[in-house]
Amino acid sequence: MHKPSNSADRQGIGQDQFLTILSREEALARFEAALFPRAIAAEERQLADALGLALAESVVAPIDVPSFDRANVDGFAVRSADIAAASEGQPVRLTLNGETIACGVTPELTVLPGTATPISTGGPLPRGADAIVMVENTHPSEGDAIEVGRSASPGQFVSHAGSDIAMGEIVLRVGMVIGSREIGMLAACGIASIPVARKPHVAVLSTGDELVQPGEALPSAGIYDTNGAIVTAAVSENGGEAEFLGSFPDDEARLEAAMRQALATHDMLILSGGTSKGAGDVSHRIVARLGQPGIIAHGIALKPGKPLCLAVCDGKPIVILPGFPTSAMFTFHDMIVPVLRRMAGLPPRTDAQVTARVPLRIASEIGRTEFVMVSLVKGQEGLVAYPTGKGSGAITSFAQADGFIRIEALADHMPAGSETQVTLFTPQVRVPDLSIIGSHCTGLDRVVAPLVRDGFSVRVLAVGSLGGLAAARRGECDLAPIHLLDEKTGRYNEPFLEAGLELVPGWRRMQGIVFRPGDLRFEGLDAHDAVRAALADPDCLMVNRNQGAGTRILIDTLLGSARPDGYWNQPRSHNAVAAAVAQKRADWGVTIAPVAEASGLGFIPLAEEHYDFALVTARKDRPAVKTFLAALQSEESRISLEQAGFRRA
Ligand SMILES: Nc1nc2c(c(=O)[nH]1)N[C@H]1C(S)=C(S)[C@@H](COP(=O)(O)OP(=O)(O)OC[C@H]3O[C@@H](n4cnc5c(N)ncnc54)[C@H](O)[C@@H]3O)O[C@H]1N2
Ligand code: MOO
Repeated sequence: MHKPSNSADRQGIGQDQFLTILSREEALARFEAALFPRAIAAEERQLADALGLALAESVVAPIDVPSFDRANVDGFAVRSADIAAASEGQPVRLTLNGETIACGVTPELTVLPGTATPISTGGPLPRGADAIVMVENTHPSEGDAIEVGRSASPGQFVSHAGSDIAMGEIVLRVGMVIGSREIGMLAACGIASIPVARKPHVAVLSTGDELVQPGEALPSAGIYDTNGAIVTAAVSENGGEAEFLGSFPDDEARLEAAMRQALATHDMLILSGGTSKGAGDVSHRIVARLGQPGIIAHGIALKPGKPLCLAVCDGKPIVILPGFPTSAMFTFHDMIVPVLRRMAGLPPRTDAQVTARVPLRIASEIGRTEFVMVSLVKGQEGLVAYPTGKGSGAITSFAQADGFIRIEALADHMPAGSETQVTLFTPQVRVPDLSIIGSHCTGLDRVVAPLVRDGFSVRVLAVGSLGGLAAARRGECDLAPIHLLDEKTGRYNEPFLEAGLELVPGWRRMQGIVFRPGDLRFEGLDAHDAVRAALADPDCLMVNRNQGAGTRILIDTLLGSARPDGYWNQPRSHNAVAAAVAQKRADWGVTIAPVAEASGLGFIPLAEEHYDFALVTARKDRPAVKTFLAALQSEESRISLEQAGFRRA
């Protein structure tokens, strides 16, 4: 959200961005062409300080490892030809030479035919010997000799010089990331320090008048700066050294000063916000002045991420990510990470892919390649990819997703049931032990907590009661939490069950009228009088609920044929109703008691809502399901639910 700087801007006049919308591929190609090839800045690091960095040059082995022929067992160095005919029945007698070769001891005597030299594991093979016999296959014999009861092939129990690493061989290739195993190879070669790519120094700035840093109090209309923290961490995850410079209001002079200073001391600048059509969006105008060639792409046929701005100023990349957190993170992941890793000398990231089916039709905008964040659950015939569905403005769309699917620019939707590739955010699929898909309730978190503590992975997808029932019908979840009121019978949930599903009672949530404490139109009245008082006052504004919500049926019953002001404001959640009343965008509405209490609102009880579970019968014997059902019945859950304002059924 950006302040218009004058009235002409307020009309959107003078917007000069998005003149040419490039395809994602074209934008990335132009950005990379303007940045690469470039020499990777390298520095010499001691092994211990090189962990996680990329090798700037390939390393050639300066020595053979081992550097001598080495015994692999405790025993005797022999000439294999001497004992070719040896057996337990007809042992061969060998005289012992007058030295014992321990680790680190250089042999002095030659093993002549008919002799053997005692040697320890790790000792250098003496001249003349070509094999080792284990001490277990020998017997001491009179007069400093042994009897060998078994033959040996040449080279038996010997590691020859250079057999591990040969001198001149490339031990590690340029671009490899130094981990403990690589450090082991280098140490074996006696290498103490290596040339590594210097981490690119990346400055991260957030822009927007509304931004507040975590830890500070949130003013009304304020937003916590999400992008600053997540981009800073993601830069570090991808080989950069990030410095977060804070959030800046949309003040062109201040922002320009900060950007110029950051550019002088960093290799890359990443901003977020203020890159779309907002008239007060200033950062791209500043970028255009910071160096050559300047803006490479502003406006990309990509969703999320259309307003992404890519620039190169005198060799340094400057990126303005969209303000919406999921747009910011997705474009960072998709378009900036490849460039950052290349600057850090790292190889391209390899993202794992799996095949999954989409359970519902996913609409898409023609003309933009659309990436849809998805969560994976296990269905009857393999993986099912559920769109996380909260849109680009939500952090959870990206942060709680397992990966994403791609819908091509020319398609306006992906049909339900399509098989598609899911690019994962993690190296492997994390299929949950327990899948709960349906309506979400904070009470659910309390019942699930002990399962998670016991090591079960639990996935809860909030898709509403009807979405949950559909998922249960398709066998995509174990349980669907629902709170559906059947208008005809006045009964909750049970009338909605189909074959293959059974009802597990959950808990009750008291619904009631909420108002701001001290509002005398409601204070001290019962529900019907309160509604009468609200309807009598033309200035009294209500907040409704969406069609299909059980609470909506309750509200319609209360209102009868009345349609007071605010009736068409129909948010989809209990929390949104409470927020509207608490923030004076409405004066009354209907929500559940725990939510009213958390928002500090007055509450007039009306009726209990039943929050139960549709259990997929075919899945009821799974260990995680059994554990959940036991947890639901436990005393721990009863107490925890009560503390949160719910009454177990
Ligand atoms: N008329 C049009 N409006 C919009 C368009 C468009 O093409 N025409 N594009 C939309 C798209 S797509 C996106 S994505 C957003 C991004 O816009 P901006 O990059 O200019 O971002 P802002 O307007 O500054 O902020 C959008 C939104 O994100 C919040 N935000 C910003 N920075 C942060 C941050 N660091 N942490 C958390 N949240 C942040 C900000 O408060 C806004 O709510 O524009 C659409 N509009
Ligand atoms: O591109 Mo915006 O990022 O669609 O949400």
